[in-house]
Amino acid sequence: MTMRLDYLSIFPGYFDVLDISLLGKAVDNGLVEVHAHDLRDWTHDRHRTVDDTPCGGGAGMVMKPDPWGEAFDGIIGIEPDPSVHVIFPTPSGIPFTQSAAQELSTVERVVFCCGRYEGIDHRVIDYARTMWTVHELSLGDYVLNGGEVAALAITEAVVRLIPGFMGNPESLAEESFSPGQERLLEYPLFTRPVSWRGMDVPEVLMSGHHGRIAEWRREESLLLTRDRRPDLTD
Ligand SMILES: NC(=S)c1ccno1
Repeated sequence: MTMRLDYLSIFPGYFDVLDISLLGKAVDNGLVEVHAHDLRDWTHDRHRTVDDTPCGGGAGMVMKPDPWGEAFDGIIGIEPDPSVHVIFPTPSGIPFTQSAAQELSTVERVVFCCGRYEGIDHRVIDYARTMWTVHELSLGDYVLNGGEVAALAITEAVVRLIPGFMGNPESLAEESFSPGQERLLEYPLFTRPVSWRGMDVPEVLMSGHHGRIAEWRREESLLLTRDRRPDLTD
């Protein structure tokens, strides 16, 4: 399966980075197909206007619905198709999690809608919900200048889970939040040299005793999770 990824933004250049490193390799080996689009290509005035003042007053500008609707028509189509997943990165979205990334890694088409200014006219999201499967997702309780950086983060979290993407899929099994990890944070990692600036790799990790190593790692994960993310242990 090839996953098609579309990005709608007034700064499509943000997505040039997807040609680099592992994501670039995924494109080269046909796992993903990436298309970045300039929302202004669906405007018709000299200034290629995409925003206007908010109805009801308030600071800032709101993205007009018209360019989004015409871009949807051109990029996705005018027929409803729930197999198309449309993602709006937004601070007011539901928290994006590893399980959401896992679910999205199995779909064939994802369209990212990257808002700017104060946000997108809500009718755009309401319209999209009548046509496709919509996800309003938040990376965390903070505000970015737009959805592009969040779209890149979500892309990386999703694409790396596509079968065939990672050279060694086993490396996915023990990461933080991996399925079967009981929502535990990953244990501390070490490699050579065994001694570095007066600090040594924990002896148990050099013992070759797999049972003890597994026990140490689980205990470290439990301690780390309890200390940093008690919410995960509820
Ligand atoms: N926190 C997220 S996802 C966001 C998107 C735009 N601004 O913040």
